[in-house]
Amino acid sequence: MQSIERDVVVVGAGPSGLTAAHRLRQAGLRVAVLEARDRVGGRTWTDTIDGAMLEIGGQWVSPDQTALIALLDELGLRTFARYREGENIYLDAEGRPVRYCGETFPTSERTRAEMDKLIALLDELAAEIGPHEPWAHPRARELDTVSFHHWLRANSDDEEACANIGLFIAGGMLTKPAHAFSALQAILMAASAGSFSNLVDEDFILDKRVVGGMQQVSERLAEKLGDDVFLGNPVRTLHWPEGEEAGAPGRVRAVADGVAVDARFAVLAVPPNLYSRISYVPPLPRRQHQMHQHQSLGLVIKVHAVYDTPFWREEGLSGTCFGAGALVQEIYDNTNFEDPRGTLVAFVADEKADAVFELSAAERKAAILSSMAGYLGEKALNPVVYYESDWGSEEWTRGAYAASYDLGGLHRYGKDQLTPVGPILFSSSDLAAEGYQHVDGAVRMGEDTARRILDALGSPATATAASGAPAH
Ligand SMILES: Cc1cc2nc3c(=O)[nH]c(=O)nc-3n(C[C@H](O)[C@H](O)[C@H](O)COP(=O)(O)OP(=O)(O)OC[C@H]3O[C@@H](n4cnc5c(N)ncnc54)[C@H](O)[C@@H]3O)c2cc1C
Ligand SMILES: [Mg+2]
Repeated sequence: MQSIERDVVVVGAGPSGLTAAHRLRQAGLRVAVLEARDRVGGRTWTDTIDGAMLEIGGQWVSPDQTALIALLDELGLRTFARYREGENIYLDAEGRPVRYCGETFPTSERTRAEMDKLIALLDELAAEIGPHEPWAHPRARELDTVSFHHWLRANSDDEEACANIGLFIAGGMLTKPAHAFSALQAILMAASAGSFSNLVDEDFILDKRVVGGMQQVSERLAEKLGDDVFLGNPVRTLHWPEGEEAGAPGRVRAVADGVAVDARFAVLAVPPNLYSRISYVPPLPRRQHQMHQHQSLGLVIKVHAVYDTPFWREEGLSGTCFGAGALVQEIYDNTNFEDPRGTLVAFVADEKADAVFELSAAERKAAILSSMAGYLGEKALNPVVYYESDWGSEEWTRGAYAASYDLGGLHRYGKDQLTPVGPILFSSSDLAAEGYQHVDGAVRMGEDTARRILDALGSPATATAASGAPAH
């Protein structure tokens, strides 16, 4: 076992950990990043499968994600717009495909009015509560103790409207059934994207992609860090000095499979559901023991189907499809930059994912392609490349896209989720305000965490950079 000494040890080489490490290194500190997998990038993962380059994990960039956009620029990465010409498809209450243009689903006028009412209500709450401290709002407890499912139905008696609005946050974002998380958690999701209206506008939230793939953000950061990134090194044990002031430098020792790092700070840049995979010596305090049992990952299958041509475009379709009641609830054109082939990406979330995972691989593929054909016709049945992500089976993630609190957890624990434990700090997209659950939030958290450490060390490099969250 190799033993080394650094100023900061970062656990996890996803976008959050690598951003933190990079900023700390730029400020002159010595860092080591310990990564469990044999690759960097975490929940961003660009791979070539049967000759097709696919984004197995996070990929889209929206215009408000300014921390990610600035980092892309700094790393010399370019973006391109998602294809969105032509008409979208909506599956109506009877499951029939209906073509439409713009943002407005082709529902009955009554359903439309009920959807508009719910969107306005959610926009108002998101603006008033904001993404930073939803737990501190006077209505936090009230909104955190009712499920999003029941909150919607308390505010509208139109089932189609409730199902459509529910889809955007439940299957579409938190990837848990709407009865499993609170209205406050849904409001945080909306506020983190600027508003609920932004979140339901696919041309905003799913605006651009990175040419060559999102994983390059992590790969380029890791290149700069060179030998200080240790792959294949899950951290098993973290020793920390009990009784030290929270957020102040101390003595930590992170023990991975092939290397042990002694440092003054440890940054846990892993999703919150994985904190408990590490043994802490001494154990973490009561509050963290409790809190970490209430943060769990959602589940979604991201399906790629590649065709010889983007056949839907020739039929005047954008490839964008929605159907709250269908097995596949969303489809988008996911054709790569300057690729003559056409790629669709389709999503199967939460309980529907559970159901298809009970089938054989062949039955699952047939069920998913048949659901896609329900929107786009028979041509969807025969892709030349077909791939289903399986993040739930990945030991170092265990779901997709991200972690959220169970019912009542956000107002109960949220205020302590970023409080350091001695010299241990927490950094994850799943703890972010702006960019919550997104790569942008991972980058913001990484930058905030680096700033807190530099502040605590009284580094002169922070005098100009210090504008964000103060160290606790
Ligand atoms: C299918 C899918 C689609 C998504 N789509 C989008 C999208 O379109 N746009 C968007 O912005 N976001 C998207 N996301 C979310 C985005 O990928 C994440 O928010 C982001 O990757 C989180 O970064 P992170 O660094 O906080 O955590 P992660 O990316 O999860 O990185 C954590 C790292 O820690 C490592 N690790 C875990 N435990 C240990 C340990 N004990 N020791 C050492 N290392 C450990 C893991 O291997 C991993 O590399 C998507 C995610 C998924 C799964
Ligand atoms: Mg990370």
